[in-house]
Amino acid sequence: MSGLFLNWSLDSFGSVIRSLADIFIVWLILYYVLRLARSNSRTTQIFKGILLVIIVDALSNLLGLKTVKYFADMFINWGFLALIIIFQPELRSMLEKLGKTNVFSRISSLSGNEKEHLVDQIVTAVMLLSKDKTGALISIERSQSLDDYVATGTKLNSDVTAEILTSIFVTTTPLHDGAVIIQGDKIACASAYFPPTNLDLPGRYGARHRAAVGISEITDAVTVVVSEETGNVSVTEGGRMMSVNERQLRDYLLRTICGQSTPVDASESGNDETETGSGNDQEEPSSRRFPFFHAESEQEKEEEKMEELHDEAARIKLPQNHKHDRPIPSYPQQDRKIPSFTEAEKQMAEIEEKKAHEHARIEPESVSGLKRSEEDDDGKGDEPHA
Ligand SMILES: Nc1ncnc2c1ncn2[C@@H]1O[C@H](COP(=O)(O)OP(=O)(O)OP(=O)(O)O)[C@@H](O)[C@H]1O
Repeated sequence: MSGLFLNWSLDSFGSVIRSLADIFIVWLILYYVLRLARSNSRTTQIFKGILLVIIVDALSNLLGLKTVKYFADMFINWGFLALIIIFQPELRSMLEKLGKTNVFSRISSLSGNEKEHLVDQIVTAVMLLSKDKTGALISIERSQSLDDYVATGTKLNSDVTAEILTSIFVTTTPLHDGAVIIQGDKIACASAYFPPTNLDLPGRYGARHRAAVGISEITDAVTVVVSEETGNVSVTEGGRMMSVNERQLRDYLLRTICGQSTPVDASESGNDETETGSGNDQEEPSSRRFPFFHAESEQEKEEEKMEELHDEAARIKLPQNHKHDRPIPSYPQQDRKIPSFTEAEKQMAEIEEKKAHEHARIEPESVSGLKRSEEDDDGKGDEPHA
C-alpha cells in the first residue's frame, strides 16, 4: 500500500516538474518573441499585422465567410516561413548570442576576492585616466565570448593592474588606440576594434563612445569609457550608456561582475557626475536589512575603500604632456578605420590616412607606433588628436 502511494507521489511529482518545465519554456519563447516585437518600430508594425490577420481569421470563422477564411488561413500557414525570412538578421544575431554564451565563463571562475580585486584595479585606473583626461575604452567579458574582438587587437594576456591599464592608454604608446579587453583576471588585448553603434547619440559623443555602445549591443560585456575631452566616465551595457562618478562606477562593477546587490544611481547618458565625493544615498538595501549600525559601518568601509583607491591612483605617475607629444594614431594604419560620422571626422580620418601613407613612403618598415613615438622625441611627429 505504502509502495503504491510512493509510486503515485513520484509520478505526480514528475508530472508537476514536466508541467513547470513546459510552462517555463513557453514563457521563455513568448518573452523573447515579445522582446523582439518591441525592439523596434518595424517589428512592432509586423506583429500588429499578424495580430490583425489572426483576428480576421477568427471573425471569418465565426461569421462563416469561407473565402476570407481561406485566404487568412493561407496567410497564417505561409506566414511562418515569411517571418523567418523577414526576421533573418534578428534570428541570426539571437542564435549567435546563444552560441557565444558560456555558463562557465572566465569571469565566473574567479573567486569573490579576485573579482573585487579586478574591480578595484579598473576603478583605480579609471580614476587616474579621468583626472588626467586620457581617453580609454575598457571592456569586461562576461558570459558571451569576446574572442572575435580580441583577435582584432594586440594580445597581451597580462595581469589586470591599474599601472598596466593606465600605461596602455598613455597616448605616446603604440597600443593606446582602440579598446582593452579583460577576460577573467587577464588583460587579453589592447588596441581592439569594436563595431560602432548606428544609434543616434548626442553630438558630444564621438567614435570611442559609439564603439562602447556598439559592443554592448552585440554582447553582454560591460564597457567603461573615459572621455579624453571631458574626463567623464561612462558605462555601457545592453545598448545603453550611463554617466557615472567613481563611486557609482565601483558599485556598478561590483554589481555586474561580483553580483553584489548595491544599486547604482546612474542616470541615462548625458547626465554628468552628481554625487562625486558625497555619501551614496542610494545604498539602502543592506542598511535597511541591518538597521542597527550596519549602514554606517558599511558606508565607512566604502569610504575607506575609495580613499585607498584614490591613494593608489595618486601613486601612479603618468608621463606629463603625453597628449601633446602623441604620435600619429596607429589606428587607421592597422586597416581599422575609425568610422566617421561627421564631415569633420571624415576629413580627419583622410588626413591621418594620407600622413600614414607618406610616413610609410619615407620608411616602409617603420609602421609600428613605437618607432613613430621615438621620432616624436625629435619633435617631428606632433599631431592633434582626432
Ligand atoms: N570602433 C572603435 N573601436 C575601438 N576604439 C575606437 C573605435 N573608434 C574609435 N576608437 C577610439 O577612440 C578614439 C577616438 O575617439 P573620439 O575622440 O572620436 O571619441 P569620443 O567618443 O569623442 O571620445 P573623447 O571624448 O575621448 O574624445 C580613437 O583614437 C580610438 O582610440
